[in-house]
This record gives sequence, C-alpha cells and structure tokens, in this order.
Amino acid sequence: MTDKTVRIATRKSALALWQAEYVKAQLEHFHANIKVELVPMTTKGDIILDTPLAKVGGKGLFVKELEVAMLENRADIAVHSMKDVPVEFPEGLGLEVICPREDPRDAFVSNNIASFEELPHGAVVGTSSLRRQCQIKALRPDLDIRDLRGNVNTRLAKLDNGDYDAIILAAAGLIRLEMPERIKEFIAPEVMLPANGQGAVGIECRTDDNTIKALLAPLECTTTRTRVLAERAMNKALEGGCQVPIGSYAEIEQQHIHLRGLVGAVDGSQIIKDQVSGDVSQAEQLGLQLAEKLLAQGADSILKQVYDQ
Ligand SMILES: NCc1[nH]cc(CCC(=O)O)c1CC(=O)O
Repeated sequence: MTDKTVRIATRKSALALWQAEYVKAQLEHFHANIKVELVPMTTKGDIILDTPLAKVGGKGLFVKELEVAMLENRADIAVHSMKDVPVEFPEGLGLEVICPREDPRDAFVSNNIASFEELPHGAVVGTSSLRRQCQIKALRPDLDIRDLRGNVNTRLAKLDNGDYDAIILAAAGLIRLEMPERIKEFIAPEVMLPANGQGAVGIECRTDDNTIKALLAPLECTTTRTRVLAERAMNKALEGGCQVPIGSYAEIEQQHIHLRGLVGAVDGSQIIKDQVSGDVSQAEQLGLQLAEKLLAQGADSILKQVYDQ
C-alpha cells in the first residue's frame, strides 16, 4: 500500500500524545509507504478537569469528540486508554485493535513515604477514582482521601506542591512518560484491583474502512485483547461506566484465564470481591459469570447507591 495517509484523532495530554505517537511509530514500522498525521483535539473530559468526574456523569467524556471526528471523516482512527473507553460504541465505529499492555497495576507515588503500608495515621492521599478510594478506605479508614484531578503532570505537580502525602496513579502512565522513578511501589492487585483495561491502548476506527483495518491488523495483541475482553464484559454486565467503584483484572497463563472482580461502597464500608477462571475461549462468558456472582452478593445495591447520588 502506498501513499495512504492515516489521520489519528488524539487528546492533547502528554499521555494521549505519547499513545498516539506510539501508534504512529508502529504503523510506520509495519508499513513503509504510509503517512501518519496526528489530529489533536480537546474533549469535554479535558475541559471539566476540575469537577469531580463522578459528579459530571455521562460515559465516554474523553472519547466522544474523537468519535465525531472519525464519523465526519476528519480522522481515520482514534487512540484511547482502554480504561476510558465506554463498553458500547456508536453506530459505524468499533474497537479494531488492542495493543500490548503496559503494567496494569496502580502505583504509589510519594516524595517522603516509601510504601502504602508505611503511610502514617491520618495521612493525606490524593485520588479522585472511586475504585481507588473505596479500596483505600476499606484497608485504612484513618487516611484522609482528597480529590486529585488533572493530567499526570498536573497531579504530580500537586503532590510536589505539598498538597498530599502521597497520590495513586496508574503505573502505565508514569512508565510511558518516562518517569518510572516516581513509582515508590507497584500496588499488588490483592491490595488494589486495577480498573478494567488499565495499561492497555485501544484503536477505534470506522467499521466499514477495510483499508485502515488492514493497516491496523499487525498492531493487535491477542493476549491483551482476551484479558481486556473479560474485564470489560464484567463491567458491562454491571452496567459500569469508567467512574464507578469497580475493579477487574484478568491474567492468562497458557490457555487459562483467571479473572478477579470487585465492587465497593464508596466509603469503603463494604467490598465485594470474587473470582472465576476458565479457558481463554470463554473470556466474555467468564466476565458475565463473575458479574453475576458479584450481583448475587449485593453488588447491585451498592451500585444503585452510587448511581442515585
Ligand atoms: N483516568 C485517566 C487515565 N486514563 C488512563 C490512565 C493511565 C494509563 C492507562 O491506564 O493506560 C489514566 C491516568 C491514571 O489513572 O493515573
């Protein structure tokens, strides 16, 4: 294929641009004669970065403008962090590729405390994620959890400014932005279950664009797709958007998939956890099964409280 131009719709945050540049480099690596352009744009999620997201509501705050650009043929593909991508896609668009996953764990970041366990009584911890908040509160009700919004660099600046004793971020973002030394501790999934899709980058395109689909095909990572499929199936069955106290994490060993899930009350007073395992061919069914197990243990009433707020 020669002289085809691929236009990538992307947000303008450092992490979004890194991910778009990564996809650009991959496309150029696999296809000698194509041109790849970035089309940076601002999403609603970027504009309202100062309001707690759970209160803003609505799904897909970080992806809608990118999707409209593809539907209006101003861009051909959009690169997303999988954890920000809603479970349903607009008519005419689909998730074509999931790239190899970066470390999916959450990271403990602090300038003077070595690990989550060493946080002193009453320490101030920054995170706006309901999933992180509920897990932290369940473990350490004494901690003072405060909202922390903004892009990765904004959040780090607020930590450095002394507003918090520690903050929790996705390890993947810090690794990609070449700040691995900021990570004091990778928090084990047993302590803090990650968000569905955390650390994975997905590529969306028009479902009828076969030229683009052929160009994207070599970027796919089957193992990551299977893991993320299981995690997203669980979220979908719980009707969870990206701003809910839900964690899900799949691991694969040989042909075996192990999926863990969690739903928590925002105040940490209740955490429902369970797990399922089976063959990789059953990824989505396992996600559904796990959601049903969680619902049977009371996840429905917890989530209802969250949505009613
Ligand atoms: N919600 C924002 C967001 N979306 C993706 C990442 C990190 C990278 C990833 O998960 O791929 C982050 C930042 C964070 O949670 O610290």
